[in-house]
Amino acid sequence: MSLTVIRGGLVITAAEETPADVLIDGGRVAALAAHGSEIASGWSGSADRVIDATGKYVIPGGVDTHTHMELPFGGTFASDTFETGTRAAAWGGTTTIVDFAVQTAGNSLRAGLDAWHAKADGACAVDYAFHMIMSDVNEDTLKEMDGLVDEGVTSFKLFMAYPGVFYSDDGRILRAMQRSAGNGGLIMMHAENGIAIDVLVEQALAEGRTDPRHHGEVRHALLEAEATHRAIQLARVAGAPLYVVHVSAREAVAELAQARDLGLNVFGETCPQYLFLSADNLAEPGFEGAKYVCSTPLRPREHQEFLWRGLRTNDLQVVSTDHCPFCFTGQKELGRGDFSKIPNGLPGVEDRMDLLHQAVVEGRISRRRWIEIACATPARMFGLYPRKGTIAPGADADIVIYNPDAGHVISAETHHMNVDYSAYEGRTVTGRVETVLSRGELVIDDRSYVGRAGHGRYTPRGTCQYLI
Ligand SMILES: NC(=O)NCCC(=O)O
Ligand SMILES: [Zn+2]
Ligand SMILES: [Zn+2]
Repeated sequence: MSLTVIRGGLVITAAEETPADVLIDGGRVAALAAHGSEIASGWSGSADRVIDATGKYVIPGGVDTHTHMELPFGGTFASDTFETGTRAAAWGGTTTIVDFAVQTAGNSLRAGLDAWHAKADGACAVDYAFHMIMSDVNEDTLKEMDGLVDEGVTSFKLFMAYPGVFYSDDGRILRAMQRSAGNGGLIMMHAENGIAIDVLVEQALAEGRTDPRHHGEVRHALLEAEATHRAIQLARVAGAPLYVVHVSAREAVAELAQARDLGLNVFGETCPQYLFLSADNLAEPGFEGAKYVCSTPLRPREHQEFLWRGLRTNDLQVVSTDHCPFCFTGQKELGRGDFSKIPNGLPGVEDRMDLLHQAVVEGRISRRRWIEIACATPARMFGLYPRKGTIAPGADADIVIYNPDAGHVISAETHHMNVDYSAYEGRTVTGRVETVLSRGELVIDDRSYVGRAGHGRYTPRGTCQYLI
């Protein structure tokens, strides 16, 4: 087994900031010791590799618990494969993704999961796991949930949106929640009232309101709040925990805060796009707004402050990307003249750690909170902790050397995601990933990619470790 020492950096976890050297033995963190201590000095002499992190942060690899590589949607597929998407994740300091395997109506959960394993197997640069999207809750799939939890697929996404595609009605949602209350699974909810939204879509199109900005208008904030409220009440009735994905509306944050004030196991995730972008982007001239079409939609700018506050008060616990890229040319363009045909989703797996560090630079969150919402809590929420999400003896040596002073400009010209635009084009951020290790192996070495497809391993998960 080879020994690596990361020397001279500031180790930041969700719990503490420690000037320490880190010893890696094979794929795991073996020990931490103070800079210059006798123990640490001894390591450098016997190590196979010494990485100098003086003046840098040494942080756990990011854990992005919401990605959609190769997702079929709107007559096309998300443009990142597991190979390109996990490579881009590594470039951005993320060393674990949890992607959504999709059950298609009429087929089993198993068939969906097998299909996702086939896409990812041998392709990934960093470790990966799966949630399961349930499109068809029935007696058979309810039974299948138990087996999936046992084998490490411990979370199930249901949709109150997209009637005719992924949508589940309240009865099906209640039944899946009841099942998860018994088997330890966590229900993840896409909370938007899709039935009402479809009425508004139809009306908008009939009135000739076909531009991308109308996507945001018909997906009204109150219809996100209503669905969030309903999901919470259904989860209470079922006695099940609930995780609401991609929260964007201030009114939805208020629903989550109210539930948490009652002491309920209700959790919320938001995404960088809702923190840094707004409905103004959807209204960009011509068809440019299509680049920003996702659901839940980007909201008017004033919602952002409520999301940041939710992250500070822990009414929102996780920032994931909902990485679901579609190229502008040939994919987003499918919705010219009809916003409802624009494939929903934004790229971002490479940008999340930097954008959240920018929030640290701007004083919105602390350094430890950055690591908590991007690494530790996602790992805890989805049963990966402490193997992932922290730097501690026994943890996987998924480690990022982060230069907090190196500024760079986010651009499609330089990013590594397989998509022809950046949602953050031209934005300057302070901070940059320099070196990335995944289970002790270099993936990014001083801004050079040295990883390989197939290094990333499938990682079965335990159940939620964040319950009150
Ligand atoms: N979010 C989005 O617009 N696309 C991905 C699918 C989903 O998460 O609902
Ligand atoms: Zn969703
Ligand atoms: Zn998603």
